[in-house]
Amino acid sequence: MKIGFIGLGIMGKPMSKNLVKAGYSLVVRDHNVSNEAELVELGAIVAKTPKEVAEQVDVLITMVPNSPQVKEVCLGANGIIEGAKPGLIVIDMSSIAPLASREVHDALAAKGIKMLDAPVSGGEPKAIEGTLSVMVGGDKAVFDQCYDIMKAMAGSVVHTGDIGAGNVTKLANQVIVALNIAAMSEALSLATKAGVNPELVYQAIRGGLAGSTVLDAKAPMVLDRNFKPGFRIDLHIKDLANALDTSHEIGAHLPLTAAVMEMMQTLKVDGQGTSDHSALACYYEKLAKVEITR
Ligand SMILES: NC(=O)c1ccc[n+]([C@@H]2O[C@H](COP(=O)([O-])OP(=O)(O)OC[C@H]3O[C@@H](n4cnc5c(N)ncnc54)[C@H](O)[C@@H]3O)[C@@H](O)[C@H]2O)c1
Ligand SMILES: O=C(O)[C@H](O)CO
Repeated sequence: MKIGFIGLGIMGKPMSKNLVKAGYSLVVRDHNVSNEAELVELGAIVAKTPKEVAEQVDVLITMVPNSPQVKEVCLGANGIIEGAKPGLIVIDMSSIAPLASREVHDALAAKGIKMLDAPVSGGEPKAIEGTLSVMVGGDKAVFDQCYDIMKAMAGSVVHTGDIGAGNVTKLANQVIVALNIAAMSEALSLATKAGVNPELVYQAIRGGLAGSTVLDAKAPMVLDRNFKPGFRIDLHIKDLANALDTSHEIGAHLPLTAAVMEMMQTLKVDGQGTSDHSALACYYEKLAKVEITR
């Protein structure tokens, strides 16, 4: 089966490599053509536009930053909608606004193209290992048809509801991750300011109730002063903005998310938008005048 893959960035590149490893033939495309080279070495064909990708494949995965890019790739000039063969399935694995997923789904459906929204969690390390968590919205029969493709990149693939439910699930994930990083930063700045070694605090608590996947992934990055992304603050701001917009649309309340959003915005203004989201610790360090390090 031929699969298209559009968006070969930090996540898309290792995800598409895992599809090649699983035996699928790929047609790829990225705005930044230098991102295509490693896939070409593995035998992938390059197409010049999303339309050209769609003309050649049965299933097409998109992994781009946000809703405007998904709309452009799917519905824009030379977009997927212009090149799709009958029966094409689009799996959008980007993290975007649930409302945008529904809009793109409906526009594609009007042309007979099926779509799932299937964002992921686990970051670059799990994308490389092929152990991502995939959260999927859309028609259950289409989900069943695409399960093996998504499983080739993932440890778990869970259908959470109709179209848009994948991205609602991802917004919930992003709220939990952001608040966990803030809690970790707040706690480690307290310990450091109190004169207790934050590395020892981390080692002491990681096996207790405060332990978490986020703590184990992000505390070592802070302690090593390694803020190379991973997942950029800019992209997490995008997700929290989508969460806050969605909460306003439906009448949910996200006061803690709003507070962490404000902290991330402050870091972006300070020039740290392209740092890993673990750099949220720097917000606390600046206020407490400490450095959380080994
Ligand atoms: N980095 C992570 O840890 C992580 C984890 C889970 C989910 N995500 C989500 O996955 C998505 C991708 O994230 P990423 O970290 O790989 O970002 P990235 O910026 O590294 O990659 C995005 C890629 O999309 C390409 N692109 C953008 N617009 C395009 C277009 N119109 N046509 C073709 N290519 C286009 C860019 O050139 C880039 O290579 C985002 O929605 C992000 O929120 C990221
Ligand atoms: O869950 C994740 O992988 C990170 O929060 C980035 O989306």
